[in-house]
Amino acid sequence: MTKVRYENDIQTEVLKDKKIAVVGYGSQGHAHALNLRESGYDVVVGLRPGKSQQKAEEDGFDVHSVAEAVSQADVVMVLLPDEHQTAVYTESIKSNLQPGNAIAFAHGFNIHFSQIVPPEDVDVFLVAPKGPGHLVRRTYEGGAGVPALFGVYQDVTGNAAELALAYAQGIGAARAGVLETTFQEETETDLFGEQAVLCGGLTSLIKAGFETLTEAGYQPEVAYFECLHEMKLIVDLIYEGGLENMRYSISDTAQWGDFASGPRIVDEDTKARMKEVLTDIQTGEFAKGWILENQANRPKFNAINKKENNHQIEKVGKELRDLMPFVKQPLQAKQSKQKDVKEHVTN
Ligand SMILES: NC(=O)C1=CN([C@@H]2O[C@H](COP(=O)(O)OP(=O)(O)OC[C@H]3O[C@@H](n4cnc5c(N)ncnc54)[C@H](OP(=O)(O)O)[C@@H]3O)[C@@H](O)[C@H]2O)C=CC1
Ligand SMILES: CC[C@](O)(C(C)=O)C(=O)O
Ligand SMILES: [Mg+2]
Ligand SMILES: [Mg+2]
Repeated sequence: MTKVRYENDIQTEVLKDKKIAVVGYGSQGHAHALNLRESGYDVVVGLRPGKSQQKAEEDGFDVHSVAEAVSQADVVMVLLPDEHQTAVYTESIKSNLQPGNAIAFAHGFNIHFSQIVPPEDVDVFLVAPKGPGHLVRRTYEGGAGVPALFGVYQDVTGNAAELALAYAQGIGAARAGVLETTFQEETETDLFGEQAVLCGGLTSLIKAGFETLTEAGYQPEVAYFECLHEMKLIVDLIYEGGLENMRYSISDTAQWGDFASGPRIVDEDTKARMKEVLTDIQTGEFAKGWILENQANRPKFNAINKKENNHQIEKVGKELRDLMPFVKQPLQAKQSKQKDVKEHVTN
């Protein structure tokens, strides 16, 4: 089994006397900054003027321009949206890095696809939590953590791996487990996971199930509970004890249906298409498309996002969730992200 590091395996001294600039205060940024501060580290936040700046100040941080925060820091964690990192790096980060500093990422996209080429005299590492930022914060507050991968791209000081591990410990990841990776492995597996399984695969599965039932004349509310709401309850059982644990709790009828019909839905053809998705990621085809989409001001992204937000499942879901206040988490109430999809949730 691959080596998984926990709190007792990690030396944190290497980071204790360092100043950490967290650049960006969105999903990951707010979680890293708050968790690191509560773990005893010296954190400054780098931002442009705006909503996030206001939030970080309300949370008691020294907030500076990105250039100023970077010039004060020994370790710079870049937690901007992937598609904005190159421009901000070129404009405000690069010239403010000192030899021997470290620049870090929570996802390897821009280093792996050569959008950012760091100077040769700095350490470059990643600490990539395997979970959404709001849960990196929420689990830390609850005394637990979200697992993370760490990896070193460039080790100038000889301390890059120790710095990455101490950083992972600071955000609470070592409570759950920290695994070593490379920028290539993290980037390719993370993109594949979110596209084929966690986000793209899951939302497509939920919508297809909901549409199949409603198009057959069943009530949308029943279809919502069956295909979306109950998903979390089933996944909780898988998360807690694997597939067997979930199958222990469901009826034998459901388990037989799982065995008999599951492979009719996700079959060898589905797997072949998953392999195509993985190939597009590995060849850089996906990255190229995403970079071009942003250069064109996201025409497809915005159009699809609008259509998705108007899907019947979203309307029915909102009505039902309003009647179940217990399902609403602080993330929705406190949401500060600018992305359309997230504003839709808040509003
Ligand atoms: N979301 C997640 O859970 C995960 C994300 N990651 C990685 O973490 C990184 C950050 O992603 P995520 O947390 O989703 O990002 P968000 O979109 O949530 O946050 C972006 C932050 O960057 C700020 N920002 C945007 N543009 C600029 C700019 N030009 N100058 C200064 N600040 C700017 C925003 O501030 P403002 O309010 O001013 O717009 C906001 O505070 C990415 O590399 C991502 O792949 C990795 C694991 C999981
Ligand atoms: C699953 C999406 C993710 O990779 C994540 C939360 O881990 C992301 O990029 O947001
Ligand atoms: Mg991820
Ligand atoms: Mg990701």
